[in-house]
Amino acid sequence: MMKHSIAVLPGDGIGNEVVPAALEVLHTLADLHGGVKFETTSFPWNCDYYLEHGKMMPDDGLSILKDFEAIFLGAIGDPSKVPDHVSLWGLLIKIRREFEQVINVRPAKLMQGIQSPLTSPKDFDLIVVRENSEGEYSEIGGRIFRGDDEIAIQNNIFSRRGVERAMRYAFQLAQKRRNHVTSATKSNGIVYTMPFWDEVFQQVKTEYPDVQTSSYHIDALAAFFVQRPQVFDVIVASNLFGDILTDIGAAIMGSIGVAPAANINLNGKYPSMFEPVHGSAPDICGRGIANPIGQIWTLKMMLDHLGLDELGSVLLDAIEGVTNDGIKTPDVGGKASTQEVVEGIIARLRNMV
Ligand SMILES: NC(=O)c1ccc[n+]([C@@H]2O[C@H](COP(=O)([O-])OP(=O)(O)OC[C@H]3O[C@@H](n4cnc5c(N)ncnc54)[C@H](O)[C@@H]3O)[C@@H](O)[C@H]2O)c1
Ligand SMILES: O=C(O)C[C@@H](O)C(=O)O
Ligand SMILES: [K+]
Ligand SMILES: [Mn+2]
Repeated sequence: MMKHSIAVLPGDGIGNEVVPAALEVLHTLADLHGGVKFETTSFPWNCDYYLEHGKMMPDDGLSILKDFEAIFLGAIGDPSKVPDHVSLWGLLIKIRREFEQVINVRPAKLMQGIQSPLTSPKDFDLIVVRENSEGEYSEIGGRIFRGDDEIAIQNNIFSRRGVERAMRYAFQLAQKRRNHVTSATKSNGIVYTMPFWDEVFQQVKTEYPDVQTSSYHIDALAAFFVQRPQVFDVIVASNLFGDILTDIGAAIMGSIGVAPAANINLNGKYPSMFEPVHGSAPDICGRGIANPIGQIWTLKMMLDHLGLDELGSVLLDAIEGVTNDGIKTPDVGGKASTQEVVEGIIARLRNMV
């Protein structure tokens, strides 16, 4: 019996609805498979924990998480309780940074049975590789004065090591797919970091002569995601550009509620973390209608990462079977509850595995 130890962080808001939903699917998969077991341990670290303890996780939180094979997270943030920058940097971004999860992989594709808001969507299937450790997300800067004279400064950090790493990951991913990498730049307006980004892209691409490349300014690229997403294979983007592009990727799929993501540690020193693109959705929390597909597709990415690709593929087929059958939550035009979608997926899996 293969055992996998998974730390579970449901987090805030609908994280507490979609994570338990996905765990039901995970344990069903294990039962059906027979040769694999997932030992899941849940930690209640979120904004309520902050209100009680003055921090998002205990001081030894990271050393507790370090020993797990993977982390499965829902969403962090409840601005009615804790300012977003405090909650995100106190847990989500802290884990991404400290565990050197330097790459954020975010696929988007036209899903069977889900209506895209695009009027005539072609069959797009793309992956954004988001640099996940530096860029526009830096702690370098500060604020001085108050009132009319107030000044806020935040520096962008682009290291050769970080940029090359993200680009090489993108090229290697493209080699397993359709051999095309698009770089998201903005070197017309951002005069130091983005010309540097472009230079590194030109250098790295020489290492992968079999891979075709293109490069667009992020504003044009955002528009192309809407106009012709089908032309893209792998897109490599800085932390902020990747963040924004992946909400567009989610939107053209039909809902941010279906978009998955993986924060990947490449050096094997720490666990990787799997969490959907969406946040805690305070506007729909507590109603049992959150779309669990983003979290369950994220589970597929975790299974792939653990070497259980076969289970991962079956799971994605089951998800699309259910959307095809019209068992869908309201965000994608259906009437089903979170639980009904989960039951639909589980019923399909029972016929498939
Ligand atoms: N990685 C993360 O943990 C993460 C990601 C994004 C936002 N956040 C945090 O979440 C909170 C809310 O942020 P936001 O409103 O900007 O983004 P959000 O993703 O939580 O919600 C945006 C919109 O999408 C809808 N939505 C999101 N997930 C859905 C799902 N599974 N099913 C159906 N509808 C869904 C919401 O109802 C809302 O209308 C903030 O505190 C923010 O900082 C956290
Ligand atoms: O990285 C962020 O800014 C948090 C959230 O928006 C995300 O996409 O994970
Ligand atoms: K999330
Ligand atoms: Mn985001």
